[in-house]
Amino acid sequence: MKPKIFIDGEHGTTGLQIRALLADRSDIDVISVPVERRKDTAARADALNEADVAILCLPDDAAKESVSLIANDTTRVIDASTAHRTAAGWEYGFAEMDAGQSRRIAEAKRVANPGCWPQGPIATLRPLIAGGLLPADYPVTVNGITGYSGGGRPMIEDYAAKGEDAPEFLPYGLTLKHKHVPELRRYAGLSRDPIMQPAVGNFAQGMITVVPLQLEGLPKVPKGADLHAALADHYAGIDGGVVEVAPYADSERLPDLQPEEYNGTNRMKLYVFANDARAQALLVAVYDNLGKGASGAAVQNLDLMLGLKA
Ligand SMILES: NC(=O)C1=CN([C@@H]2O[C@H](COP(=O)(O)OP(=O)(O)OC[C@H]3O[C@@H](n4cnc5c(N)ncnc54)[C@H](OP(=O)(O)O)[C@@H]3O)[C@@H](O)[C@H]2O)C=CC1
Ligand SMILES: CC(=O)N[C@@H](CCC(=O)OP(=O)(O)O)C(=O)O
Repeated sequence: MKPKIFIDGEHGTTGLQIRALLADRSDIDVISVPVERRKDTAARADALNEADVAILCLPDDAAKESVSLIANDTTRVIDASTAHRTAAGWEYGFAEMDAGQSRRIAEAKRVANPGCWPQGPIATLRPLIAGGLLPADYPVTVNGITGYSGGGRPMIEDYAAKGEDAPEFLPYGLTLKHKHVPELRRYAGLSRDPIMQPAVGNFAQGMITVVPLQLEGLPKVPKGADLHAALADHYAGIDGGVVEVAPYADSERLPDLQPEEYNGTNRMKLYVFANDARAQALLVAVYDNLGKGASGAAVQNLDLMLGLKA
């Protein structure tokens, strides 16, 4: 029997993308609730309990409700919302974050799919902190830009309505309460809250995260090449080819360094830039906010959990 998959919230931005990614798969059965019944609790409960894996693409409260509607021991869950990312009993669905994480996801009953913003900074910071090149109490700031699809249907409609009049670059999260701070802190291995300073651009999809580092004053100041070698070593030991570390290069720009570079893929590319004389460095990640940042990661986690294509 093929595993049954139910995407709760299948008509929203993330749900539609996951449906599209699964459309040609003959190794699974996707079960569905008609669009007009998408908020019908009884219909969702039936599908949730019939599914081998339920993928929740819902606002946080609705995702919590979905979990509470599961009345059996067999339905496994991948939650794309923020609701369970630091909750007890949930595995964090970033398979490359350390060598054992893909196995932990494969064995989990409950997987919290990461937020789009934290994945790039976790990908760069975690190996450096774990390897002792940066202290856990380093005062991290994350800058970056994402396409407006990151804001879901309301933001997509708003940008579509404004067209050329929409702002090209709009910083947000200005009250420093971004919802991704707890997961970023936990899974990067930080002992204090990072500053998240995101921006949204007038393009649909794709993102870049940048973590600037002032290294002066650290007990042992790492050179750019040390930071790069630590990342290259970490990802050389991780299966899958999803996260790639670009060669260390002393260049002002790279031709492929644009937010949309990996759209439609599950890939992420990491860069280290540095000025050793100033003891300064930049950790950069490029990926698709709807790919590795959302739907691509969810499908990767689904495959790991079902032992398919893993
Ligand atoms: N967009 C992105 O880049 C990412 C989003 N996420 C997360 O994924 C989740 C979904 O986001 P996104 O796809 O962008 O959101 P959307 O607003 O595009 O889609 C959400 C879907 O859920 C439906 N819905 C809302 N409330 C309920 C409910 N109570 N019961 C059943 N269905 C409901 C909505 O219907 P209706 O439109 O009619 O209200 C819509 O179809 C969120 O938690 C978000 O934080 C995660 C990673 C990235
Ligand atoms: C542009 C925009 O508003 N982006 C969203 C993040 C979307 C995302 O991927 O995060 P979740 O999975 O946690 O929803 C934000 O910054 O809150």
